[in-house]
Amino acid sequence: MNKLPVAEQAPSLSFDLFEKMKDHEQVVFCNDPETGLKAIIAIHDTTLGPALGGTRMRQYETMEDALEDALRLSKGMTYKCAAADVDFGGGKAVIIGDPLKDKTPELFRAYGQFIETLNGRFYTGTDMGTVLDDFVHAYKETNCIAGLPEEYGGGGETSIPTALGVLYSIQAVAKTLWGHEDLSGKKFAIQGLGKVGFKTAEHLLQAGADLYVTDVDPCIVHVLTEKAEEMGRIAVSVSSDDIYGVEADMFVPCAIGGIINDQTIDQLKVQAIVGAANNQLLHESHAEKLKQKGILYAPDYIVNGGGLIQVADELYGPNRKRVLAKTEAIYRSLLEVFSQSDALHVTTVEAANHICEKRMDARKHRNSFFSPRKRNKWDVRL
Ligand SMILES: NC(=O)C1=CN([C@@H]2O[C@H](COP(=O)(O)OP(=O)(O)OC[C@H]3O[C@@H](n4cnc5c(N)ncnc54)[C@H](O)[C@@H]3O)[C@@H](O)[C@H]2O)C=CC1
Ligand SMILES: O=C(O)CCC(=O)C(=O)O
Repeated sequence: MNKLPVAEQAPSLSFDLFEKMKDHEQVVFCNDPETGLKAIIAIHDTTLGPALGGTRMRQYETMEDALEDALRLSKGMTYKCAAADVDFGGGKAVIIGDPLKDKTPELFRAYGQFIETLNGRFYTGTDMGTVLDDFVHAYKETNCIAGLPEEYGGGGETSIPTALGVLYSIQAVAKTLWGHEDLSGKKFAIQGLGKVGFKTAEHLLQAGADLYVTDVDPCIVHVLTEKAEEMGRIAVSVSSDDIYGVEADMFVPCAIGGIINDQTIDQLKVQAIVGAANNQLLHESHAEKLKQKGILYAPDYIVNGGGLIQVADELYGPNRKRVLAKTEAIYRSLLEVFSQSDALHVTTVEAANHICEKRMDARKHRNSFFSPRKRNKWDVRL
């Protein structure tokens, strides 16, 4: 075979792309210079159904960081879908840009067009840095949007069930640690007061808890501390660096991933970690380190499944009551993970992964049955 002259060979990257995505089915790079859209869609595994996962908008320092985020987040979605028992696989996307400055309707329409080219392999909605209205623009170009505002026939804000799922998870952890779910007088350290973190903080204040809070946006911290005061509770504002070392009962990460690592574990003084942020552990091995330190870790993809439950359910037609009932199952799922982790002497992450992998394996065989016509499982009337 003729070899290409060196000058005509594909330029090399500073990392091996195929090695990086070796667990993934597909990665799509979307580029539209006219609108400035630069996005990466990562599809991890479609064993259970088409990929589903929100779209994050963030100003990444490097392309490699953006790719890494999309790959890690989409893998998490595969497990989250299996844990929540929905007929979707794992996917996720990132848009590279500043959510405060770079958003335009045209950018989201261009993004919708790229999603449409995937012909139903990828469904998406909000994540960090994006809001429901962004996807109203994308919806003009593709039907594969899950997580529309109620006035567009969608289920509305996903952070509502997500924050409720975090509360149920905190109650499950309280029951495991203390034998009861009463949170009054307990202290929680919350990182990130965005769509999910703020609502979680409100639930905890209503339950009689006191808070340490941090966010890169000082205005939102001020709103929360005022709210706590009105409710006769205490919310202490701390710096981004100090949140890890406060003396609280539980740490509730609701912002970025990778925040549980060697440096932060050394600082933690909490009994448990239960939060909405995706990919909280820098590496899965940090689950073992937490176990050794006696900190109960509630696996993130179980705790934060409420949003997924809502968007997956939305395709049957929106129904908040049904979504909230399904979200309650997160409490029982977590207790099952804790009990398996105890019984098998493994970390809570290993126990959760094992439950999900067994479920995917069982479903894989069912999906291979002959069917005269393939249809998506939520298209119940087709
Ligand atoms: N929105 C949802 O329904 C779901 C969200 N998640 C995850 O939960 C986390 C939060 O999501 P949302 O609330 O939707 O995002 P958001 O964008 O509404 O809020 C994130 C908040 O974190 C703050 N933040 C960013 N970096 C920070 C840092 N280093 N320290 C402190 N605060 C920081 C931001 O200023 C913002 O207020 C993300 O990891 C997301 O992937 C997971 C499942 C569903
Ligand atoms: O919001 C969505 O579109 C699905 C849920 C999701 O992305 C997540 O749970 O991280």
